[in-house]
Amino acid sequence: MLLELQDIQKSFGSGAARVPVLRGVNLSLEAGQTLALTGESGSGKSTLMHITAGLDVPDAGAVRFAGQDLVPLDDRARAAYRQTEIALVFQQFNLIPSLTVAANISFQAALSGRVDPPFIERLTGALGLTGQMEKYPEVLSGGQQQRVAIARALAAKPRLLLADEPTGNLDESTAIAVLDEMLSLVAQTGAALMVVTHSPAIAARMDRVLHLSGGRLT
Ligand SMILES: Nc1ncnc2c1ncn2[C@@H]1O[C@H](COP(=O)(O)OP(=O)(O)OP(=O)(O)O)[C@@H](O)[C@H]1O
Repeated sequence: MLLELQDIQKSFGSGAARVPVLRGVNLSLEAGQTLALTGESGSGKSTLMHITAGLDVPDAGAVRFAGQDLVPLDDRARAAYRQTEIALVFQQFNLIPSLTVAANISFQAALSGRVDPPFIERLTGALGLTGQMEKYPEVLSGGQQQRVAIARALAAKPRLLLADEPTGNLDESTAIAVLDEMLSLVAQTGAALMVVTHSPAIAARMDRVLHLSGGRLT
């Protein structure tokens, strides 16, 4: 199993202001599998993604990646896991403003140690970015920046891709087209994909759909 979340619990705040968000979440994902995570606003989807990415730690429970529990690791070891094993596409694209599109994309691949120029050329072509490679992020539209963020994540050839509303800035038909490209590229690299979405059309394209409600997955 690539990813196993076991009885994940997470609350924010303390005392009377304590808000339990995750109340025993269990989830497993195999290499190459795709999963949609749905749930109302505030149900804890981003919290669960952050815990899976090692950006946050649960109060209790285990996050096993390829058999190793990330929870007891120190920050440096968790950062190394993020760099080499997973890639993130979040709602804020976090592109580096001082680097061109090409450099933003290859920088991430270099961090993961998996630079593959022909693959980068193929995926930027598939995502319609060929003419944008020497531009800086600030001159791109929101939709173009979103596609750069997707290309950058895939260029690192992660074993797990975590995407939080990855096509939220695109209109429905462009969103489906970009998503289909993303799914095809994910399949080519054998990565697993976990995607947070409010869109039933996007959720329907994944192998599995799980719903987060009341702090648990159903
Ligand atoms: N760092 C934090 N400190 C305090 N409360 C937090 C923190 N992060 C999240 N929360 C609370 O946890 C709950 C779940 O938030 P989360 O962002 O995970 O939900 P979500 O399902 O991703 O929502 P959305 O669909 O609106 O993005 C919310 O009540 C939120 O206010």
